[in-house]
Amino acid sequence: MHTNVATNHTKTEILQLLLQLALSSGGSFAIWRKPKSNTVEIVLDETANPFKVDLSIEELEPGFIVHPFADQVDKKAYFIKASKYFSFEIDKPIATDELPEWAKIQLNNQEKLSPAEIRELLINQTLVSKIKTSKLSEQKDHFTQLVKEGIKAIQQNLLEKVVPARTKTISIPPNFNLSCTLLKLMDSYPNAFINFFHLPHVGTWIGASPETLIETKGDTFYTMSLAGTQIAIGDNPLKSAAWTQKEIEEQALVSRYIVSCFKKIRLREYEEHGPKTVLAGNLLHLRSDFKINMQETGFPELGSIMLGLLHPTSAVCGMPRGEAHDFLQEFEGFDRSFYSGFLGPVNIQGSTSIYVNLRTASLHDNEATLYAGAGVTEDSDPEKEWEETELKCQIIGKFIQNPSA
Ligand SMILES: C=C(O[C@H]1C=CC=C(C(=O)O)[C@@H]1O)C(=O)O
Repeated sequence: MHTNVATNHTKTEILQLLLQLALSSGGSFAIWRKPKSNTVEIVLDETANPFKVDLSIEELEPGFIVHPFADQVDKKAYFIKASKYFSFEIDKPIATDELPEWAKIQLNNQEKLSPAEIRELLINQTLVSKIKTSKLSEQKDHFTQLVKEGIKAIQQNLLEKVVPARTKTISIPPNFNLSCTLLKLMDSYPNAFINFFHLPHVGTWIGASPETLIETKGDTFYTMSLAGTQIAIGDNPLKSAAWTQKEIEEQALVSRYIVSCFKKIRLREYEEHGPKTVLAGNLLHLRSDFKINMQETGFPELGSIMLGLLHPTSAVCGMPRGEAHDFLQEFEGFDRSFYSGFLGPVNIQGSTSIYVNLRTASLHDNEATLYAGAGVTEDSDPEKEWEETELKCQIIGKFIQNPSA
């Protein structure tokens, strides 16, 4: 007798199945989990060539946007259309019946790949997207010199703040298991935006961002200013953290920048809360929150407007923005690619949540390139800024090298 028993799948099995489907589809896809959420979401667009869109986000169909740090000549961003969308709760087993039809069909027709085979598939897909970082951007001497140049420019009143960055390349170990790494990141960093995206021939990135660039839901617009870094120590790091003048000023500059954007568009009514100490992995930052009612203030398209004005914020570039950008172009010596750009779901389930692409790594061939920067003010110590970037690199790096870290 044939009984129709629903098979339950664990979150690891589901994620493995989705990764196998998406990686073998030849298309673009993104998988993410928003901060403080238990929902894992995926969008998949099987079109072979990555697609680009204008930044008028209110007009976009549901999907996932990805923009590099640098302004684009065409003023466009990559966009993964939600041709296929699925979400599941991380803390509940999923029955085969609950899978969307497209996943069920594949599940029945395809042989299930092992984690090692999925790793192989990933590596084959990323062979071509090797990011051109220079050897210089990996070197401590180069970075500390960059910080010194930044301090000099600040002392000469050319800049108020600048955020130089560096890279660190590690090998992807033979036992690397992408679904385990993603689940471990979700478990370890509940306050972060955990993300993975693959754009064929463009890039494959994994990250755990602590910084929202813009969020819109219903009539509410939200953004934050995040800066200042120290290691979280002790039983109650949020309560016991003390901040120096340097860090307070560094974060205040980011807040002032946001307020100056509001002023530019004559938006006068906003709520500002903070700064308060927040946890991001094992690091602490200072954060202020800004909220606006888009309907009451008469700015229904505030999402797009602020996206245009805010990026790149002084948390990733510096102040004044143009001068800091030119300084980085001249002295940083490498292409930041998607690091410190922005990414996130657009118009999905009635909301848009776009994050700054921080605590992130690009996967290519057998290697991962980690990216991190540090806010430099007049009182910066180059050695300490280097150590800060080491800590920031570890946030993702440790789970690529050893998922059970
Ligand atoms: C530029 C980065 O972090 C920014 C966000 C929070 C704190 C920062 C800082 O303390 O320097 C940076 O402004 C990065 O993680 O690469």
